[in-house]
Amino acid sequence: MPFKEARDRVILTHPKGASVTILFFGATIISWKSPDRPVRGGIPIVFPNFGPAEHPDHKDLPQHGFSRNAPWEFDDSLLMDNEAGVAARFTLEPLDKIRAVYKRPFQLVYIVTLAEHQLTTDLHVKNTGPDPFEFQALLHTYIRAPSKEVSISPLKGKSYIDKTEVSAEGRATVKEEKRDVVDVKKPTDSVYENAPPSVQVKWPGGGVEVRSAGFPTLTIWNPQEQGAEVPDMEEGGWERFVCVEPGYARGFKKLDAGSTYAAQQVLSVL
Ligand SMILES: O=P(O)(O)OC[C@H]1O[C@H](O)[C@H](O)[C@@H](O)[C@@H]1O
Repeated sequence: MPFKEARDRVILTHPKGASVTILFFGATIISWKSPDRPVRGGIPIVFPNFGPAEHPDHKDLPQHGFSRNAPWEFDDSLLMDNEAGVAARFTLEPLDKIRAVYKRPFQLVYIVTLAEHQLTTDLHVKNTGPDPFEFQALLHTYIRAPSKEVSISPLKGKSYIDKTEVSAEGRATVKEEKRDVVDVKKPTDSVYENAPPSVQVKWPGGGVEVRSAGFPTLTIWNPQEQGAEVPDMEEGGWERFVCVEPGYARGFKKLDAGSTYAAQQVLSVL
């Protein structure tokens, strides 16, 4: 079926993987995806490696792994559908394309729960194989906000690594956050450890609380003018977002055979 119709929209799918979502309201196109390119925005899911591959299991994988570029399964039913929330479940298992580059048997489950002013995303990683394996995982949350005016807190006193440092030694050096309020006025790519369970992201006229559980790190990213070097970023795109990314992004999480790792992000409007 090249199209899927919902109450308010239709999604056209090209046999090679591209898709477009068109609302009936104004026949407005709200999403267009060409094949195999991750979406620059929203909440891409990063698994099993964050950044370039460092673990031998990940040596054939691209930056941020394969989960953001893979087609996930949706079983056409809702887990929850009432005033409290509407929840849908998506799964990803090793497809042939994944198995060709990654040997570990796994199942990812992603549950998206929409409440009136809150969006909850639960990520479960199950080791379905006979041996333990190690991975990283992260929710790469883009928040639409004026990046020169955003402030994020509380991160004071937290250790972090600064990936904007030019030397490998600089990037490996653990720094301590001295600021009451963190901003991204200059190019920022910081991975905080022992992330607080909640941070507030504020800008004039708006704000979002990012709560997380089970994710020990929090990455804050905005490249500012260096965004011009990011091939799929629109001109000036860096002025309109900040990424606040709960994850397991330093070291690796070891998962025993048959075990499941569960972590959650909750976004609330302030
Ligand atoms: O360009 P992407 O692969 O989507 O990565 C975008 C960014 O993701 C994370 O925030 C990393 O910390 C950054 O180093 C990286 O540049």
